[in-house]
Amino acid sequence: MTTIYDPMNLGAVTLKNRIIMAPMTRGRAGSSGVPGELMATYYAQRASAGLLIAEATAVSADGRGWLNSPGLFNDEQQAGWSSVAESVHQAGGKLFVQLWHMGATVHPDFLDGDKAVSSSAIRPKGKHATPLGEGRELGTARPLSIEGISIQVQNFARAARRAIDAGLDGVEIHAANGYLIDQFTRDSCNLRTDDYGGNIDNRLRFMREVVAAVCKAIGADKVGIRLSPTNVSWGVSDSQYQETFTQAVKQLNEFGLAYLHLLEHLPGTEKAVAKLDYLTPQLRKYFDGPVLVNGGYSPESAQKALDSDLADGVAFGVPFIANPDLVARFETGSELAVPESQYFYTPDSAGYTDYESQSPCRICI
Ligand SMILES: Cc1cc2nc3c(=O)[nH]c(=O)nc-3n(C[C@H](O)[C@H](O)[C@H](O)COP(=O)(O)O)c2cc1C
Repeated sequence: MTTIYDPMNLGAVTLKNRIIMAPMTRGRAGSSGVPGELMATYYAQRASAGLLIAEATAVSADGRGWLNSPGLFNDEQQAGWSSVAESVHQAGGKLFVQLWHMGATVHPDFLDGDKAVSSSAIRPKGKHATPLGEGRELGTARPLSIEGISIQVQNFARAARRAIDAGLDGVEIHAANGYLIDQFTRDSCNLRTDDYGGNIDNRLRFMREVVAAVCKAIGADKVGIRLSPTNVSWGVSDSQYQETFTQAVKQLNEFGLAYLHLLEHLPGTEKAVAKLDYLTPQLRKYFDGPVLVNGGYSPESAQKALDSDLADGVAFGVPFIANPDLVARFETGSELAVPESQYFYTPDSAGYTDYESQSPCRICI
């Protein structure tokens, strides 16, 4: 029987266990988006995970709309990521970085007052902290031109190249949670009438082009992708979500990706999606490669996911924040520390690198 503590292969990388750290934006990269020593320490502290998927990282300046979030579109940012990769590798870990463009959820304050870009002229539900203040209402985006789409596709590919040049093990394409790729995928926000909108195949075109360009840049065996078929972040939804995401997964098979990462809360654990069908079992069935699942898992439910062949590995988000030694705590059945959410996005070490490790991890030495 395979356990969550057993090694696994994800494309080009071999993981020492199947406990993966989910990508989590923490806002410690300063106004320039350059990862520094603090981030290197944070990720190295958690290197006993089979794989660390570092937080959403902007592929271009116009895709970065989260205060102090990292980027990977200039040399300084690449150098910063290089020191993070070095620290993680020295600590025996493996590191992917999640690549995003926030699309319509970038507040104009980040763009000198310009409109954000998206699939269409949409206005996401929600507010953002910006350099000009807290809780600023988002504006209406402008649709990308055909040329603009192709520039964004290349931005993903270039950022992926930078990640590998910086010494990371791979990248995860962020196609989830209502950001730019998802703004093309779902029909509540893609109102286009050209080849990038309308039917499901057209709405998936942007995702396919990004995946193809990133795979060409660094090799499909270093590329994962994250989807959140039933997540309603920023008010996105899809009237055909079962079919849309089934098609998405089938189309992704063409690329031979390292993994598919599904963020979908276990039934009953998340109110917002309670009325939607739980798609993970079906999507797992259609995807030819390794599947990672995430959303409210415990070590027990994670083991059950492997036993029932729902997944090959399980990602944990919040539990990793206050438990840098999460793998060891799971293994020994130790109590988990509870994170303080007021520090999720604050700029310094408090609630970030100051959580204690109780014991060394037996299986990761
Ligand atoms: C502080 C915080 C930041 C997050 N940032 C990201 C992110 O950058 N990219 C992403 O895809 N999901 C992000 N998420 C979602 C997590 O990756 C994960 O899906 C979620 O926490 C559910 O998993 P869990 O129940 O194990 O915590 C974030 C969640 C939290 C709590």
